[in-house]
This record gives sequence, C-alpha cells and structure tokens, in this order.
Amino acid sequence: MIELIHVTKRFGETTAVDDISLRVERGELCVLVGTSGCGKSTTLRMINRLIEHSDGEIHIDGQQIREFREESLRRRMGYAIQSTGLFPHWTVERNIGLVPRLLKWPQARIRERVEELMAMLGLPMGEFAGKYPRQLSGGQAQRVGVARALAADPDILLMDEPFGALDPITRETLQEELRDLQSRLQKTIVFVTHDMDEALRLADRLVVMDQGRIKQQGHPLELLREPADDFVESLLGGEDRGLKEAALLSVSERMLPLSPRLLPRERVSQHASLREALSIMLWRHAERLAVVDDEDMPVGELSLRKLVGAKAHD
Ligand SMILES: Nc1ncnc2c1ncn2[C@@H]1O[C@H](COP(=O)(O)OP(=O)(O)OP(=O)(O)O)[C@@H](O)[C@H]1O
Repeated sequence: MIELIHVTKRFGETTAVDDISLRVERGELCVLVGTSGCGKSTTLRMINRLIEHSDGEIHIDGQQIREFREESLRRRMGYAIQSTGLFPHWTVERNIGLVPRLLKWPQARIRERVEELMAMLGLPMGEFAGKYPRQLSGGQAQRVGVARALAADPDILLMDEPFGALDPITRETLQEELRDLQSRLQKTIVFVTHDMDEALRLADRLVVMDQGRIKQQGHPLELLREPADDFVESLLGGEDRGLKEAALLSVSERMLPLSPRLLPRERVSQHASLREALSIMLWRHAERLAVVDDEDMPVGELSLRKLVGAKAHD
C-alpha cells in the first residue's frame, strides 16, 4: 500500500506538488491525469525517491520511505517510462536483467527470469534476446522497458506514460496485458498518462491533478457521473462523457432476456461495451441487437431504448 500524506515538492520558487494526499491499496491501479506540468511525474518520482519530497510523508506498507535503504526501496518498485531508458549498447537480455544483476541474483536465475518475462510480453527469446534497442520497433522497446520494470518481481510498479507514442492497436494490447498482469499478480500500480481513454480503461482509482493539487479522485465512473467542477468535467471529455461512460459498461448489464420475437440479425458479444453496441447500432441502422456468448450462441438481446433510456446509474 502506498500512502502520500500532505506531500509537497518545491523546486526553488516553483511548487510542483502542493499538499497532496493519496492512498493506493495493494493490488489497485491508480492513474494520474491532468494538464501538462501539473505535477504527475514529480509525484511518481517522489514515490521511488528519484526526487525527494519537501514536506509531508510518503509511506509504503506503513513505513516512511526515508527509512528504507534505497536498494530495498528500488527492489520493491519497478519503474517504466515513455522513452524506455534502455541502455543502447546493451542487448535486450542484458537490459531486462539489469535489476536482478544489481541484486546479485545467480546467473542461471537471471536468465530464467528474463526468459519468463520475454515470453509473457510476447517477445520470443530466440528472436529478441540478442537485439539492441535500436533494432526494435517503438512497441517492442516499450515491452522491453515494461519487462525490465517487472524483472525483480516488485510489488509496486510506477509507470510514466509507458505506452505513449504507440499505435492504438499495440497500445491496446499492452493495456490489456497490464490489466491481466495486475489481476494475476496483484501488483500495486501508479500510472501516468495524457490519454483519457487509456486512463478510464485502466484505472481502479483515477486522480485528476491541476497545478500541483489533486482536484478529485475516485473510481472513473464516479468522476464521469459527478465531476467536482468544470475543470474535471472538461478534462474528462465534457459532452463526450456519456460515450466514455458507455465504454466502461458492459452489454450484459443492459441485456434483456431473449424474447419470443424474431431474433435480430445483427449481433454483439456479451463482453462488448455499451459503446461498442451503440456503434454497431449506428453503423448497421439497427435498433435491436442479438447478444451472443463466446460460442456465438444468442443469450439475450439489447434494444436502443434500453441502452439509452435506462438511467445511467441504475
Ligand atoms: N527538476 C526540476 N527543477 C525545477 N522545476 C521542475 C523540475 N521538475 C519539474 N519541475 C516543474 O514542476 C512542475 C511539475 O512538473 P512535472 O514534470 O511533474 O509535471 P507533469 O504533470 O508530469 O507534466 P507533463 O504532463 O508535461 O509531463 C512543472 O512546472 C515543472 O516545470
């Protein structure tokens, strides 16, 4: 568990982070969003002490971070950044094994761990282990960066726009992998992004920052439905919030049982979001959709009326 209590960071005259309090539970994925320069990266870097905070307290599992030896703090925290920070003259294998090597793991264990991570992130060892960062695509390099952050199996992951500047398909794949990793391995993650769709898709807790302060925090649905002020509302997408909310709700939440009427021809998966369902309706000019399971068997139906008519919070 990570806890920031009235934390402030000043750089000379500039107050980059201004009296913020934040608690991230074990296994929770917390996303920081806000305008450029609002203090997101500074907040992240204070947690692993790349930057020392000026005031307040930061605790990891109840212990002040200043009481940890730096090595043990870094071992508990993986750190991934947009520019990846890979060493250009080191192979992929050596880059990923960096922290375990610093921790003096035996050679065989390091190799085993690197192999495991590369498989997990879809980078076949035979193809990628000996490559250098310049021989990788942006997406592959970011995967290596994420693998390196995970190498010593830290409980905490700090990620600063780790998927920035990727094409939407690679980005979505990595987001799903991160979600999957988090739920399988119960990692506590603090994630910074500029991309609101990414933030809404990933966050258990969404934290909106402005000029060094926290404006609002909570579950993405809470913030979408009740933004604290105009700033939060407009950052979350203004009029587009309805669609953003629909993207977080599943078809199965609004589906009706199969009726004796003729089954609609157009289909949608029960795992799809309401936003996807709405898009199919618009695209196909259909007011009703058959909802199907993984075997493509109809399990219910969804009507446009039910989709738009039902109150957002029931
Ligand atoms: N080392 C530093 N020295 C002086 N000022 C700094 C330093 N690092 C950050 N700042 C200032 O602190 C404020 C917050 O910066 P920070 O990088 O945390 O913002 P951010 O929200 O991550 O921005 P972005 O989204 O653009 O990456 C900015 O005004 C920045 O100029």
